[in-house]
Amino acid sequence: MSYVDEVIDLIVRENPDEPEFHQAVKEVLESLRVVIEANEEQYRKDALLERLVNPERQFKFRVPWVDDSGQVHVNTGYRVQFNGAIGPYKGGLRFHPSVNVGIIKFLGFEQIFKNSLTGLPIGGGKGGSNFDPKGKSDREIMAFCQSFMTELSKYIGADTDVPAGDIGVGGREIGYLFGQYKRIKGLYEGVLTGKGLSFGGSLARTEATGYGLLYFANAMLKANDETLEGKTAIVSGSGNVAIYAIEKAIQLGAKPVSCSDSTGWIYDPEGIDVELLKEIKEVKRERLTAYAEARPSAEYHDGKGVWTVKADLAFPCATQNELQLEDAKALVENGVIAVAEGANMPTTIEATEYLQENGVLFAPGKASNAGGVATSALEMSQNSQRLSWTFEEVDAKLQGIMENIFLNVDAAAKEYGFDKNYVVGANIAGFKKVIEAMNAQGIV
Ligand SMILES: NC(=O)C1=CN([C@@H]2O[C@H](COP(=O)(O)OP(=O)(O)OC[C@H]3O[C@@H](n4cnc5c(N)ncnc54)[C@H](O)[C@@H]3O)[C@@H](O)[C@H]2O)C=CC1
Ligand SMILES: O=C(O)CCC(=O)C(=O)O
Repeated sequence: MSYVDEVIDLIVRENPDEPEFHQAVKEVLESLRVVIEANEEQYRKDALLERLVNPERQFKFRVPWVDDSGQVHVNTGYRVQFNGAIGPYKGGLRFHPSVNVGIIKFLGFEQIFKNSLTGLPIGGGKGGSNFDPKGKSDREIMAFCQSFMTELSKYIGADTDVPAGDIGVGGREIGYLFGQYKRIKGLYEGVLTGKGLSFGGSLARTEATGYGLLYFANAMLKANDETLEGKTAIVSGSGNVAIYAIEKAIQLGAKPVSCSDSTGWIYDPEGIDVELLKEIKEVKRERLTAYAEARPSAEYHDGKGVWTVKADLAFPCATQNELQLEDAKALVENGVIAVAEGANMPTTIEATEYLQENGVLFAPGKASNAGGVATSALEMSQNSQRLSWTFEEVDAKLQGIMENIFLNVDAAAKEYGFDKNYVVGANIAGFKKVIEAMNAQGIV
């Protein structure tokens, strides 16, 4: 049996009930076959893949908190410090009822390669809780964040592990988490990113993942003699990533016509009104039905359905496995020319293969959504310098980073004979730097 197959088998056997983690490992290792097979003897001797797929350490802890009526609740918290070969662990925190150790491990594993692709010194980590922020008061959110950080603070620090936001964790939560860290540790340091601008946050971090996605898509389209100008785009999600992907798509001349949340979706043929969407989602924290009520051109539909809308481009920006084989078939049928992932692993392996086989340009999230974590690393740099850069400075660096990621991914794909396969290109380019650092640091 080949080394790749052996390690995939091992991961499935040793981590039962973690299908998302199996999926992420399979996708990466399958596409690295060409590199691994060329070095199989040495890698096997060094147990390189076993070390790559096993987190350096993982924490699981109890998070008790009291709701507004005095009732005590207990949630589970996680932090997985996956790989620290190229820098302090870096990756977001997700608060969502679906969170379990397998989801955090898939996200942490992806983060290793994404962070490597940014070219910045950050290792891979991820964390979160099965806490559901929906319907909670600000006071309850604060109580949860304070309890979560009381435990998490033992494992993180500006030079060891620097969490940030992800699903269910935005500026409000990062503020409460930062306040509690400072109170416990007595340290005013860059231990979290995505902070508010008045306490060490970076301009453009809020926008960075969505903007970065569009900078990557623009570079990919240009390299294929295409452009964003005049294209219709379907976007899923209506959170941080989706909102700023929509905003940048409009600025670059495309027309995004959809967005979604976990209960339904919007089709707005006149183009999404991004200021209205921000008001509803960021300020009022309302459902998307409020968008349709306020905007005569928009239709609201229950359930899942954005991928059936006719468009040129698709940007999945909600959650894992939201774009499946039947959705990929609908996209191809409708003439979509490019799919760029804003979310982490939103496209299943079968759907990705179908899109690629049918000539659709496909940008994997670990490359195309890396702008968020890259800008987090820029926030860490500003915190270390005790300086703040302007929006324009950060945005220009972000754009440069995303264009560079595209060039590196494209070059790696070409070098190994997989021209235009950006999945293979991203995995190879991300992997090479990590294993070089791991090899240089000995068996650790
Ligand atoms: N925030 C960031 O900087 C980054 C986020 N990501 C990824 O982007 C995706 C979206 O994250 P954010 O926008 O930050 O989160 P968010 O909490 O701001 O928004 C999440 C969006 O996804 C939708 N959603 C969540 N679970 C869903 C489900 N089961 N079915 C359908 N819709 C669902 C929500 O309704 C919401 O519109 C996630 O996959 C996250 O891991 C990736 C890179 C960076
Ligand atoms: O900004 C960060 O550190 C984390 C971003 C993140 O969680 C991600 O890239 O998926």
